[in-house]
Amino acid sequence: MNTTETIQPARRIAGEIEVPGDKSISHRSVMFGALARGRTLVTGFLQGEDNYATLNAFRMMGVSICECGEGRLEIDGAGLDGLREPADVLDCGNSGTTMRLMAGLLSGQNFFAVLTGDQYLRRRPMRRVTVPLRQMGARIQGREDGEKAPLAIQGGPLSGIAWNSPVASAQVKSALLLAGLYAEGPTTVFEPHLSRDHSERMLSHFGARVERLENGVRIEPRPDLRGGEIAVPGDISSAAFLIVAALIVPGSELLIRNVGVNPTRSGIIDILQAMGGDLKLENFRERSGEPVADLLVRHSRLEGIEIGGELIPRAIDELPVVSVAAAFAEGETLIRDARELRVKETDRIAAMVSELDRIGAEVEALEDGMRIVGCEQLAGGEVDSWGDHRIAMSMAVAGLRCREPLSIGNTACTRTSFPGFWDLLRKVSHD
Ligand SMILES: O=C(O)C1=C[C@@H](OP(=O)(O)O)[C@@H](O)[C@H](O)C1
Ligand SMILES: C=C(OP(=O)(O)O)C(=O)O
Repeated sequence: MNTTETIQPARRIAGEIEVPGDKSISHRSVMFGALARGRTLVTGFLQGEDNYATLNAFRMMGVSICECGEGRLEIDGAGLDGLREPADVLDCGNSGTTMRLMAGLLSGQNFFAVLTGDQYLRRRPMRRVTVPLRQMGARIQGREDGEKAPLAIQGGPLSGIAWNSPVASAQVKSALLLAGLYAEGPTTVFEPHLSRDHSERMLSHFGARVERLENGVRIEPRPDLRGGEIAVPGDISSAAFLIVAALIVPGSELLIRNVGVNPTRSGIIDILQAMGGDLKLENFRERSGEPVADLLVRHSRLEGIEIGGELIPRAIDELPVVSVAAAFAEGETLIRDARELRVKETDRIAAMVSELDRIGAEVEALEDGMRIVGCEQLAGGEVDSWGDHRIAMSMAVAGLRCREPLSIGNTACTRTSFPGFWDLLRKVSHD
């Protein structure tokens, strides 16, 4: 369905809100809950399409998962060897996380399964997981020698490896950790910078032996995983849109309660503070092994900065909305080392440069990032999401500080990660 949303210029962003549950942690709660023994109770589960793709895949493999209330799951863990062969293809929809993590998990099962996805996911690179998984002994077939889905996986015996991932990717790391649960001997993954560590935290929380190394992580096979309680915090990647909205609209003050602030995810806070953003963390606490805080944001005059290196994997999904903050900052912002943006749901460098340019921003695509020169106000008019949820929501934020209303085409995609986004944005926007 092709939907369009129109954003009116806002005079002020204000209120006290929560955002939906963290997408990455929600995926992992189902996966690790299904593989553990005993019952796992999940609260704050993200009711987004990506997470339902994961949930449905586990139901198709025989796991009993009760959705008993808003964001509340009761998972009866099947144990490491309790999954059953799915009778049909597993559809990962738009979710790269589902496909790559499942590829690792399925490699170690004693059955056959096929993973597919929507038109966007079937274009995304998979050799980053299929190559190391094959080295562990997995039998995986896919288009372009395992680069593109559908992927057909005949599970079987695996051997642990030490893998040097050329990209800092939590999906690659987690796929190998999942395969490593079934391997003979330990599995070690090294990465150029630390990517999000939710898998390590939740696996440890459930009793796995996960050892942190310099630039890497090692897992021992066949742990006795015990289910437990997982309270999923609000998704900082979703909060990012509201944070930038409050920073760029004069007179704004917004409190966002219960946001996950895991240091491997909180690059957006560091970036916006370095740009001069008035962003405070309050009521800091820990829930189910993950740090959580309330975020208080006030409108600020932002300044352009240079962003690259280890900050990039810590803010990878937030870079589109960082480019919006930069479009209203004083001076130039340079985003480098972010080539990964080109292989997300869309080429997010090309998409943001094209759509910001359409509303009058001074923005240039670099091979591995963007150069943006800020201004006081953009024009408004019409833009498109390119079918990518992060582009749709980033452009919505830009629309708040346009002279004229901004129509964004093709917005149904926001349901993948942020159901209720448009209503929440309108609730906090005052004209
Ligand atoms: O592991 C995860 O939950 C995710 C990892 C990141 O992808 P990469 O591992 O490809 O960097 C991120 O972009 C994605 O939204 C979620
Ligand atoms: C890239 C994303 O997710 P995935 O890789 O799971 O599709 C995202 O949510 O921005």
